[in-house]
Amino acid sequence: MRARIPFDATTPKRRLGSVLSASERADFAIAMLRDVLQAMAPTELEPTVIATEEPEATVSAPIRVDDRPLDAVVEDAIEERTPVAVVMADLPLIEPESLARLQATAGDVVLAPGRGGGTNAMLVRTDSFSVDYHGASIRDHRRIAGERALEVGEIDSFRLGTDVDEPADLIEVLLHGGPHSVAWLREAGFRIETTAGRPTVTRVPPEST
Ligand SMILES: Nc1nc2c(ncn2[C@@H]2O[C@H](COP(=O)(O)OP(=O)(O)OP(=O)(O)O)[C@@H](O)[C@H]2O)c(=O)[nH]1
Ligand SMILES: C[C@H](OP(=O)(O)O)C(=O)O
Repeated sequence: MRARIPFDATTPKRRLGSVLSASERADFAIAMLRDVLQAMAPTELEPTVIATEEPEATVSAPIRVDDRPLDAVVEDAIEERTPVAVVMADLPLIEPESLARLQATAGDVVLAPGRGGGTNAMLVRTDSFSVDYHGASIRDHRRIAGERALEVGEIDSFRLGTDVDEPADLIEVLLHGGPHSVAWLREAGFRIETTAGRPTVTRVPPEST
């Protein structure tokens, strides 16, 4: 089954701007993408990355450059042929089993909600579905499917539901993430701090790592 992985290669992960420079965000976004592709490798999903521009780094999947907005590129994927899986590139916790659940769940449309209201992954089995990302998109996708009398499946998954948008998400990566993302964060000096109360993430200067 085809899988499309939308990837903002132009201004990735702006919401991490308080802890990462622009070049670091680009590198970290690639590391997360590599974890998504590594999780996909043992499955029957066949990924193509739909990138806003050619990434500087290489990844283990074909890249199609399309600088149109997210909705347009995903609509194209649906119109091109169904079934199609759409998996976001900022899900470094996913494992092959998470993707197997996506494929094994019944429904004309299977949605994997993200924390904060996004739609981190979906499996679309009918071209009568359309998408409306950003701004609590899970609510919009449920509405669109309902309006078109489509059967909706949903996946309650910590690993599919954890997308990395904000600095507070980095602890989940350090604790549960894939090898590329964890290695990148640790190499950049990020550590888990457990001295007081709830664990947090700190960044130690390079000379002390
Ligand atoms: N091809 C494509 N992918 C996109 C676009 N916008 C976001 N994405 C990807 O969709 C996924 C979820 O989007 P966001 O969480 O908003 O990612 P982002 O835009 O890098 O993050 P912010 O800059 O913080 O909004 C990420 O993997 C992005 O790389 C787009 O316009 N085109
Ligand atoms: C693309 C968008 O990601 P978020 O901005 O919610 O992380 C969404 O899932 O609708």
